[in-house]
Amino acid sequence: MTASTTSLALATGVVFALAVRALLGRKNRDRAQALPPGPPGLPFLGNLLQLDAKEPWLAFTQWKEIYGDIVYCKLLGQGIVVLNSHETAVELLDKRSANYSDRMWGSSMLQSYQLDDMIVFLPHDDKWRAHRRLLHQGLRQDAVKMYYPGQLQGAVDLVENIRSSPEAYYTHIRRFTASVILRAVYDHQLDGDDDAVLRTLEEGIDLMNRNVVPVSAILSTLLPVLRYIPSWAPGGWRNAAQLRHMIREMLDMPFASLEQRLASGEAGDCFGANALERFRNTDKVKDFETIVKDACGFLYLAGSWGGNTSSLSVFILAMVLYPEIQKRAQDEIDIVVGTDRLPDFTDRPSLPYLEALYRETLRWRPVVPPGVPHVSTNDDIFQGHYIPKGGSLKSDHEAMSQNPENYPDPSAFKPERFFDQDGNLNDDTVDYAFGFGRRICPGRHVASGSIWAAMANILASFRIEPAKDAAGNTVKIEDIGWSCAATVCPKPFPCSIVSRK
Ligand code: HEM
Repeated sequence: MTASTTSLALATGVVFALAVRALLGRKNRDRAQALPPGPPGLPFLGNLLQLDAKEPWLAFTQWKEIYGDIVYCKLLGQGIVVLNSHETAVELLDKRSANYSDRMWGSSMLQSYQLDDMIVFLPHDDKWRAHRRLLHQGLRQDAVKMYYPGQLQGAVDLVENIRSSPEAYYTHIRRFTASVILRAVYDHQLDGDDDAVLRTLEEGIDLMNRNVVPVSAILSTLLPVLRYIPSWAPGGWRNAAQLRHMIREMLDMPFASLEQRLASGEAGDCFGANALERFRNTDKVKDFETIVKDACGFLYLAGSWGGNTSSLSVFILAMVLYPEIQKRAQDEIDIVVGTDRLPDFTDRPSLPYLEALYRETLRWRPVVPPGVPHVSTNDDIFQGHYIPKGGSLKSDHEAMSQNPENYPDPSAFKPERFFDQDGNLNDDTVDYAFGFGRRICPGRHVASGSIWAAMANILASFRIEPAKDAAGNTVKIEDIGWSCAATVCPKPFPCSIVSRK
């Protein structure tokens, strides 16, 4: 053996020994440090079999009873820290947000669908900061007044659509949500039922609802071949190329139309036009056109795919189940607004019971019950528990909203819980429904305006009652199913919506 091969062998040996030591060191440290308590799991699968793949948060919330406010479990090798109380989520995700604002979405499934550039999936990096800056400027509380006219017009159209076919209320709610967000982001006014942008959006969301859900994510991670099933074959809706094409169309079509209308001077005020204008002549944001296009695209997806439709469906369900609460809100509207016009945003501060009803709708059935996971950038210690780098933290909104210490009789729908002893609205605005820290939902003020406008206009115009069957008996709806995709939503259920006039 020559001197040089000996030193090479020695160097290789040292590197190998160091690598093994580092690996063992990390493993031993993980063991030695007290991870938060949690249920024992199986090798590789971890706690996967203890979860209902469609509604995993139900197990998270049950574990709170056994293990407390902070629970550790593992799914397919990924460590998950479940934050079961508002206080723990604030401590970690808000107060230590510098360490807990990453995401773990670099999954091959997202890449194959080209969804990984969407802000919700972006890591905590410069691109995410550029998106966030844009969204903050267009969606912060004092900027969202710009969207009021579109939200009110959408609510008036919603009332007209429900009046003409009340049984299709769910379709009308979806249409309302889509029309409001298309107008807010692209100044796109729907061209009747056949609007090409709307059609592409609805088809795309339908495909995404079937694909970008926990069950599909697990299946397509374990069996990537599923993404190549031809689109015409059974299960072909998982076809990656088809979904990619659809998503591209959803993003490109309304943006191209906005650019055309900007060029011809026809575009009105909207998020996209303002963002392009703001950044066009500055060097603040690199590659700003792509950033603006992607930011618009995700707003439009989040705004129509996300929580608004689900929250309004929860509201309709609550109104069927709690007629006396519906009546109280209607009495308030009748006294404050009168019966000659529909409510608008100037009435909002004078309608405290309706405000409480809005908050209770967010609380009673949170539409994003397990939150969106935040990922830790570095190891951390919290209340004596070791939280490893790369751990995924879930803020369990279901456990927070059903906590009987904060909300006595939590399963009941009671807007009254949001008033203090003097009859004033309390400070609990149920903000946790929109997440925490640097990742908190940037669309929450827009969402609040859209949901409030729809609720106020529906209550002013209709009585929402249980449906009757052919024999005139009340149809029971307690056992309705819930659809679980990007958000959790009651499956369309029968009810009777009749004009109050
Ligand atoms: C009731 C309606 C809505 C609910 C309950 C809701 C809830 C949420 C939640 C829980 C998150 C994750 C926050 C976190 O990581 O801690 C989120 C993220 C997000 N939401 Fe919403 N949302 C709603 C409506 C909207 C609307 C209308 C828009 C657009 C106008 C929107 C845009 C976004 C965006 C862009 C993100 C990603 C933020 C990031 O990762 O930095 N959301 N939302």
